[in-house]
Amino acid sequence: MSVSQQKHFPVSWEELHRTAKALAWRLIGIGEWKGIIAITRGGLVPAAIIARELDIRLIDTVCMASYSDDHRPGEINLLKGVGGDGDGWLIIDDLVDTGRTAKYVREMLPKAHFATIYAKPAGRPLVDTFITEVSQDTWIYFPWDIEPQFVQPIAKMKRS
Ligand SMILES: O=P(O)(O)OC[C@H]1O[C@H](OP(=O)(O)OP(=O)(O)O)[C@H](O)[C@@H]1O
Ligand SMILES: Nc1nc2[nH]cnc2c(=O)[nH]1
Ligand SMILES: [Mg+2]
Repeated sequence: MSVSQQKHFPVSWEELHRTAKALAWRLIGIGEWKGIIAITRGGLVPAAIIARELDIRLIDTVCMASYSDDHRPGEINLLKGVGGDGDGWLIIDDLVDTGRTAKYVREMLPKAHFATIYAKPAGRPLVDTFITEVSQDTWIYFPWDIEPQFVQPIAKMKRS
């Protein structure tokens, strides 16, 4: 799907904070964690919020990249992994889309609990816990991807 065909879902810092806290509430009811594994880069800010809420100070990273700037998934590029099978660890990412990243990480760390803030339908079966579902044709813009800018009034946009 091209960028222009996608719906846009911009997320503010406040909304991200609120939804990450909702995820923390869900996770605290599930169990105790040895620590958090954040999937870079998108999982870093959600992991920081959840670590604060769950009083977790041990945080590791799996560093990977797959999407290009035009929103197309490319080769999964693993820059740094972690040892072990993930037993007792909580994996945090910002979202699952196709589920490819989650599948890759789950194969590396099969015993970890995988949680995201957002999930699209294709990735949903690969997440243990998430908060908000968005449609597959939606692109989520995180606060670090965007900044406020002027937009034309609706009436003016309709005329042009
Ligand atoms: O379910 P998938 O189709 O695999 O997509 C989800 C992944 O895509 C994004 O990461 P990306 O690789 O773009 O890098 P980033 O975290 O640095 O933004 C997002 O943060 C997830 O990790
Ligand atoms: N920011 C962002 N990254 C993604 N990676 C895969 N899907 C998405 C998305 O909807 N938004
Ligand atoms: Mg990512």
